[in-house]
Amino acid sequence: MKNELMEIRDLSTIFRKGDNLHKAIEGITFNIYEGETLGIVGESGSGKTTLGRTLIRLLKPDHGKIVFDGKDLASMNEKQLRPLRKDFQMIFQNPYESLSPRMKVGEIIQEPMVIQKVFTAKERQAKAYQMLESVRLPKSAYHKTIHEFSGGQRQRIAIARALVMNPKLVIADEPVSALDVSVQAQILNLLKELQIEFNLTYMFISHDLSVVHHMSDRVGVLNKGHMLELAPKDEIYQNPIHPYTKSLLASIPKADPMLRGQGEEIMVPSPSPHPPHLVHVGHDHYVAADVIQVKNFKVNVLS
Ligand SMILES: Nc1ncnc2c1ncn2[C@@H]1O[C@H](COP(=O)(O)OP(=O)(O)OP(=O)(O)O)[C@@H](O)[C@H]1O
Repeated sequence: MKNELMEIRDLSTIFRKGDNLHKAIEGITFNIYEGETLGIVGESGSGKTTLGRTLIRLLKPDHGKIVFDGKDLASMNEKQLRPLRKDFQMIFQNPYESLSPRMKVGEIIQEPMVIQKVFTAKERQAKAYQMLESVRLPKSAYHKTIHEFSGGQRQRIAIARALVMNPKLVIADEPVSALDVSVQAQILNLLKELQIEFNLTYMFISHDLSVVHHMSDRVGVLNKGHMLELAPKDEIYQNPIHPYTKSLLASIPKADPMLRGQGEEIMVPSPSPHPPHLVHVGHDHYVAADVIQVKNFKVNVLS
């Protein structure tokens, strides 16, 4: 029996530039289950980062609900959100940019506890050392600054900082894209080990379908701000239904035979002007309704 961690309903986030409105995500509905890794794939600009940032209220949505622990995060103000902030963390693509070059690693890891005003100085120090151990860095890292570390080590520091408050949901936004291929697997495997150790739920955002395959239990496909398909990993990779998902899979380099698509040219329908409803087609597999109508599936609308 899967427990829901978060229910997302009809979520939209719009950016405004002068008179121009840009719907970065629109009409998105899905659940996140405790302990899972939900992969989110899509091309650059499809809204992956906006979705992640909106879920943990780094952005305020223009419409919809984000239900967490019985409360709707979407309608909360900053003061109401403050006590919940510890439950959400984000790991960013670029550890070079996300960590302060002036602070010692020990201070970087302690910062979330300082912001939340929890624990004594001694307890915070002990927790920082514990986190260094959890991310497999030596104790000596504590007094160094980040310029003394490689990209992979810096991402370990960023992970230590993200996990020190025992968050419930971690948004990992392209966490290995900026790293050498040789260290990507180490960081991915570390994230997997920490997920068990810290009882974490991940939303794992990536444009790299092989990486998402390695990490995820379920995968959601975003295109132009709409969720077009959502299903368990094997369903998405072996039985994709939406033409857009098929085209994404077909673009995986042939060197990876496990994942490669059929290589055929697939016509992707132009996106409908309205956000598509996801409909259930069996096996926990949801697809945008505009495609399903063509295929004559017996459908149940996800609501
Ligand atoms: N702060 C912002 N102000 C205005 N437009 C924005 C802002 N952030 C994102 N956008 C626009 O919203 C759309 C979705 O961007 P987003 O970064 O969420 O996509 P993405 O799928 O994460 O892309 P990438 O893989 O390149 O990071 C893009 O068209 C982007 O230009």
